[in-house]
Amino acid sequence: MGPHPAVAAIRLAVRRVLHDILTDDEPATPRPAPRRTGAYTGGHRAGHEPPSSPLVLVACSGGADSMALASALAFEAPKLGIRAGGVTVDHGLQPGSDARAGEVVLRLRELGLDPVESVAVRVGRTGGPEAAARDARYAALDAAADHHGAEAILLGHTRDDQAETVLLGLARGSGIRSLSGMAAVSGAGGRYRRPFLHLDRQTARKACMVQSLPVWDDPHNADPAYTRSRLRHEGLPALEKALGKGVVEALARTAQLSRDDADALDAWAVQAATAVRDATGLLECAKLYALPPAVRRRVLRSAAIEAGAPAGSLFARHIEEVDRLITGWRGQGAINLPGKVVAQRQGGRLVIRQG
Ligand SMILES: Nc1ncnc2c1ncn2[C@@H]1O[C@H](COP(=O)(O)OP(=O)(O)OP(=O)(O)O)[C@@H](O)[C@H]1O
Repeated sequence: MGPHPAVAAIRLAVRRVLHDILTDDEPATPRPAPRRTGAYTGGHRAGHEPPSSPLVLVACSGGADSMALASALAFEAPKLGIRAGGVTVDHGLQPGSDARAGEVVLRLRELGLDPVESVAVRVGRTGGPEAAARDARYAALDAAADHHGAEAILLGHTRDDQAETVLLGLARGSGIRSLSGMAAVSGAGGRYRRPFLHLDRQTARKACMVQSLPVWDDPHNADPAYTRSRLRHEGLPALEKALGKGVVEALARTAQLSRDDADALDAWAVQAATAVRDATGLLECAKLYALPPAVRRRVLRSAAIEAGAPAGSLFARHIEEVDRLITGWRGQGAINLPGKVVAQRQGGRLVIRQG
């Protein structure tokens, strides 16, 4: 008898991604032999694979999604000659979080992963609490991947997470880049992979259940103080009640369509950014005016970032103001942007530079 359908589904999802990783031309990071220093905490399979075989890490919180992911990685990786390891990040935000991280390490080792590491991080205060924890987590995962020379890091985001991301973007009035949610491949050199982006959360949970994998339910996920938690427990169920089942799937489809559109517009904007410059490299207002607004806004945004405006602080309202120098010109003064960048119209040219 074959595995339970939920287990078969998670394994297939991981197998596909591992196959992609193996057939990628460029490795995300060089492949040194595994080191046994510092935070490295090797398990019982040490030395099982030749040191030069590629290593793939799973980022595991101990929750159902990433535990299911870890189990599928442990099952599929050896068949492809890949070493499978794991990292759990201790955000230090709850009492006893270090003990929980220790437990996750044990569970990952029991699955046969090696190396397995727990990394404690200090969560900063920039942005909201969720954003600060995320920044600290990704920095720690990047460092762990560099330390171990890992080819890729697998994340357990599901189709439900994707639907939530799209809804959050819609509610903020974001553009299609934001509505395109999370990419299946992201990060420097494409090191982050999300094999479960097309699977629902229930499948991951079921796979853990039938494999008797203990999972940890993060109390933050049920805490109504967090926007995402309210969306998960109140917003999406209400939408499904009003619009019928299939909302999550439809939102995930919106994400994919938006991603394709956003990619096409970005590519158009890259070409346009060259075409609208004069011989000295300044932006020509008449040529900018002739561009479709979606392309023009992208050109202006890239020009502001090139001039030194931090991408994370550059919002739609900033770009709209700069855009009005082109489409609603009535002699306005200079526009101040984040990062001390100034946008100013000088004759028929738009000058964006650090002031
Ligand atoms: N503390 C952590 N340590 C390592 N990886 C993490 C941690 N928290 C989240 N991740 C990674 O990010 C993914 C998304 O996490 P998030 O908390 O947003 O979603 P989730 O649906 O609650 O996932 P999970 O059920 O795995 O906790 C996880 O599946 C995991 O791969």
